[in-house]
Parts: sequence; C-alpha cells; structure tokens
Amino acid sequence: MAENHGKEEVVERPDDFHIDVPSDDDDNNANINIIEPFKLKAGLSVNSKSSLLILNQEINMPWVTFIKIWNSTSLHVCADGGSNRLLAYINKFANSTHDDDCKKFKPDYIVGDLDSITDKTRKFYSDMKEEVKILLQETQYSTDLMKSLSLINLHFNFHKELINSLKEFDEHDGIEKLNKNLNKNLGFEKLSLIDVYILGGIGGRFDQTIHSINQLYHISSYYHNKLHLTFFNRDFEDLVLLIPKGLNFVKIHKQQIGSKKNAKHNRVVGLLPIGKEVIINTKGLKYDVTNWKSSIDSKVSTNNLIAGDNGFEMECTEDIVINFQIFDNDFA
Ligand SMILES: Nc1ncnc2c1ncn2[C@@H]1O[C@H](COP(=O)(O)OP(=O)(O)OP(=O)(O)O)[C@@H](O)[C@H]1O
Ligand SMILES: Cc1ncc(C[n+]2csc(CCO)c2C)c(N)n1
Repeated sequence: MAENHGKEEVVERPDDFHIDVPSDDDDNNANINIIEPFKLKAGLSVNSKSSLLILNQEINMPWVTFIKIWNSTSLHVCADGGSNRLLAYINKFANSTHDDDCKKFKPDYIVGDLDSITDKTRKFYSDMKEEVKILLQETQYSTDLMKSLSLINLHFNFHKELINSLKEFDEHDGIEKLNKNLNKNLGFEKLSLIDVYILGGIGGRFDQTIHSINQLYHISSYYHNKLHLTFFNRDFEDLVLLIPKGLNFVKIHKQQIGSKKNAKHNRVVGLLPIGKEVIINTKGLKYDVTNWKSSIDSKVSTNNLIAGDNGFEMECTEDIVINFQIFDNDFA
C-alpha cells in the first residue's frame, strides 16, 4: 500500500471490486492484522476465549441470531440491569419450553453496583445458586461496563485467583483491584487473547455511548491489544470496534455482504477518528482513500461502503474507531 506521505486522494471503486485475501503462506503478510467482524453474527466459530456481555439496553434481535451468538461464546456476563434485559428477552420468546430456556440461557456472572437489577430478576438467578454468580461491586468511580471487563479478563486469564478471591470478597472494588495487580505481576504480553462481544452500550444514552467509545480506546491500550471489544446495537445491525494502528485486512465472507438488491445498505462503513488524528490508506472501499488525513475536527469518512468482494485493506497511523452496518436477513 502507499506510504503515509504524498498526495491525498479519494478513488471511487465499482461495487464488485475484487480484492485477494492475504494468504498465510506469504511472508510479506506476516504483520497484517486480520479482522473478521461478522464471524459471530454468521454463527462461525470464534476464539475459544470469547464472551458475550449484555449491557442494560433492550435486546431486539431475531431469536435465531441470539442463539447463534450465545452458542458461539463460552462465557456469558450481564452488567447489572443487563440481567433484566436478558430475562425479558427470553420471556418474549416464551413457548412450551420457556422455563427451560430461561434456565438454559443463564449468565455465568451478573456484576455491577446492582442498583438496576430488579428483585424479580435477582431472585430468579439467585435461586440457581452457584450456577449464576451475582457479584456486588459498589464503587461509584467505575461503570458496570468497566467492572464487567475486569471480571471477564480475570475469568479467562486468572481463573484460580478469581475463584479464590470470591471466598472472601471485597464488595467495593475487589474485582478491579485484583485484576490490576494480577495483570501487572504477569505482564500484559503473557495474557491470552480474549474477544468480548457486547450487546448494547451504543445508540442509547449519549454519555453511555461515548463511555463505550472511551473503553474501546482505553482497553486496547491498557491490555496491549489482548482484549478485543465489539459493540452491537440493540437490533444487532450496527457493529462498532477499534481498528489498531498498522496494516489490517478486514475480511468479509461473501455471503455476509448480502444480496445485490439491497447490498448498498448492507455494507455501510464509517471510519471514525474519535481519538487522535490519523492518516488512512484503504483498498477495497467504495471511496478508497490514499494518504488521507482524518480527525474529528477536520474530515471524517462516513457513508462509505465495502466494495471488495472479500473485504478491504486498511492501514492507519493511529487506532481508529470503525462502524459497520449489516442487516440480519443476510445471516438467517
Ligand atoms: N441508556 C443506555 N445506553 C447505552 N448503554 C447503556 C445505557 N444504560 C446502561 N448502559 C450500559 O449498561 C451498563 C449497565 O447499566 P446499568 O443500568 O445496570 O447501570 P447504571 O447504573 O445505569 O450504569 P453504570 O452504573 O455503569 O453507570 C452500563 O455500564 C452501560 O455500559
Ligand atoms: C469525575 C467523575 N465523574 C463522574 C462520576 C460518576 N460516576 C462515574 S462511574 C459511576 C458509577 C455508575 O454506576 C458514577 C456514579 C465520578 N465518579 N467521577
């Protein structure tokens, strides 16, 4: 791809632009970071250390999609009022097996200051005893999202220590303190890679949305890129994640781009430099950019589209937020 200097350009591509997926065998591709944002939604296998985190926004997606994402993730966590949303969603799909469903789709943990979980939800999950761990973390200096992310890292990277600490638990901010100490002692380079798929957190209250974006940047930097966050809106049509600085290939499976008829709406992309100013080079977007300087107080590429049949390359000089819009009928 082009170097990060020289002429700034935008080139318009045809809708069916061919782009090769970088092959694993090619040594030149050793430092390309492959990102597959639609794997979970398509029900394809994801990293074994992956978690579904349900935040406090109504869930509004097709049941088949919900089952796919639940079954593709190995750990299920609700942030405080997220537990009410999970139970309400499952109740909405109540059928003859309703009671079984509520028990089957139970979270491993509910965590937060617990000011939003209702008595009914709390009783329902408390009755499952050890199967659902309800963890109070009272501090008002971090959000339930932050508390949940610390817990997820502890669960995958420091399971023994987490279980031991639950015996004599600091209900103020024990989880975050333990996580901080253990990360520091082990060293971030030794942490396992974890994917966290987050339902909610965007598209609702504006300060909560900005807080979610703040966490995208903060977590990427704090965990040295070992904890990947993907936010989904309540309809599961919008995905928001961070593209790390460097050379990336965003891989899209052909069947995920959607039918020709409504393809345009199915592959919207926004390159959103909410953090630092960034120089971007892309190959495979409808409006491909070269040496393109972008920042929130200058220009931003919104309403762009994926043109590449297999995805697109993206090189950036800083981490950048990206959003994709993909409708569900492509995955059913
Ligand atoms: N209106 C909203 N829009 C977007 N995200 C939300 C909204 N409300 C809650 N969330 C997300 O869900 C998480 C859990 O929310 P909950 O309502 O249980 O607690 P809260 O007391 O409102 O949030 P917090 O304690 O984290 O500030 C929050 O940390 C936030 O990430
Ligand atoms: C500078 C500063 N601004 C806001 C809050 C408030 N706050 C941030 S997270 C949180 C918990 C919500 O469940 C609360 C109340 C603070 N503590 N410090």
